[in-house]
Amino acid sequence: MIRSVIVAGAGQTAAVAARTLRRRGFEGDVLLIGEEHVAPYQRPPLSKEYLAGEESGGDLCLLSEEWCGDNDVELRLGTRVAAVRGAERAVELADGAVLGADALLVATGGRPRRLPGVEGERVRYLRTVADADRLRADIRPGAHVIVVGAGFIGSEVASTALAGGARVTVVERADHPLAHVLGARMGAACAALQRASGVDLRTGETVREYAESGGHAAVLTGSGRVIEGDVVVVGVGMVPNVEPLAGSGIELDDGVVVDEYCRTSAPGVYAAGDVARHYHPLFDQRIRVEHFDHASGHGMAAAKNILGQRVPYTSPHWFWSDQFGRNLQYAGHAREWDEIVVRGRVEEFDFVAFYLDKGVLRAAFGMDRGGEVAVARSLVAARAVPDPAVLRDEDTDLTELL
Ligand SMILES: Cc1cc2nc3c(=O)[nH]c(=O)nc-3n(C[C@H](O)[C@H](O)[C@H](O)COP(=O)(O)OP(=O)(O)OC[C@H]3O[C@@H](n4cnc5c(N)ncnc54)[C@H](O)[C@@H]3O)c2cc1C
Repeated sequence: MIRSVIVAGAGQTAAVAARTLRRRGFEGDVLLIGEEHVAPYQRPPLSKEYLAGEESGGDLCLLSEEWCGDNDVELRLGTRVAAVRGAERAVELADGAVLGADALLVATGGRPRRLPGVEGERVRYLRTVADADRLRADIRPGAHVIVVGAGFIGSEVASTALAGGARVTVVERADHPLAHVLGARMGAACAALQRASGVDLRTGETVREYAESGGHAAVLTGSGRVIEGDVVVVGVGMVPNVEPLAGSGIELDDGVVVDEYCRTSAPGVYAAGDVARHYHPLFDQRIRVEHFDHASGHGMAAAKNILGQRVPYTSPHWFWSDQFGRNLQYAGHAREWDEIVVRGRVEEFDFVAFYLDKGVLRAAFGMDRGGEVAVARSLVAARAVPDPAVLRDEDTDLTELL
């Protein structure tokens, strides 16, 4: 019988887990321990509306202190979990205090990967609301913003900076933005979108050296070009926050390894969200994803499993990104495929691309095609083998394939 739950981390996964525990009638103790000084909040607007100054901090809130008070959830902010003691089902705080519970949930998310040698007053990373506040002050008409990394966050920052009147140069090591997720063909479509929107996108370029002088930043690229700007935003990926589990004996592999029930290798210890590498029955592999919808679904699944409901987490995965006036959406998970079938017009940034592997639909990526991506998500979940001609034909209704 579970009478107490401690959650390490107080981000989105933790917030959804706490809500689920209470909504499912759990009456025991719930304690969320978060390193940040802010109650759980949404991060997606940090590179979009919030960065643009269109939303306030209050708009971001996911779990208010008031809700926690009303629902008897203890929120301990500004507190770091130094160690997770798996065998004891306990956490050790930075001040040495040890707190035990019947179940632990590790929901510590991640932090931006640092770029060695790129350090200084003009360098920005983006993960927290404090990071966004700092970066917001740099985005102004006439400023030159250099973005290193054309992943989702780098691309969104580029888009917001451009809309804010800044000049934007993006330096990307790969030949195309987002190629590691979308592949070369769709990555090229994203490159075209960036360039058509006014970004000076330099692909196949690395950062060889970084320097600052007189309040300016200068990047020396691998090909020998010097790019001078006012600020450098580094968006080169995320590192999962697994350090508190070092030495715990809990299995780690670029994240905390969990099964489809969010269970780690230590009984009573669960992990979910950005930090967790979860076994996914649909894709028959362990994957770690860093997306809003997953953080919510996985946090919910962890809470249900803590309460003893055996619910496998089988979401086919879905995420969105808003950039350059377009809504990008992706459903499923594909790192290998043998065919991409396109419906719509790539050159007009109005299409959906279906990733097929041996005929099975594994993923779909679209620009301004949210409805079709939603249908594709259901098809991925059903391991559908759709007729490519039907996928391609704009006159067909994709829901007929369901
Ligand atoms: C700028 C930005 C834009 C994004 N945009 C999108 C988007 O458009 N679409 C989308 O699908 N997803 C987006 N995401 C991803 C999404 O926000 C994340 O997937 C989600 O926040 C993950 O939630 P989480 O709770 O697992 O981790 P986090 O949100 O990282 O929360 C973890 C919390 O744990 C705390 N913590 C870490 N270590 C400790 C410790 N030892 N002790 C105590 N506390 C600790 C951290 O400080 C943090 O507050 C975006 C993310 C960022 C940063």
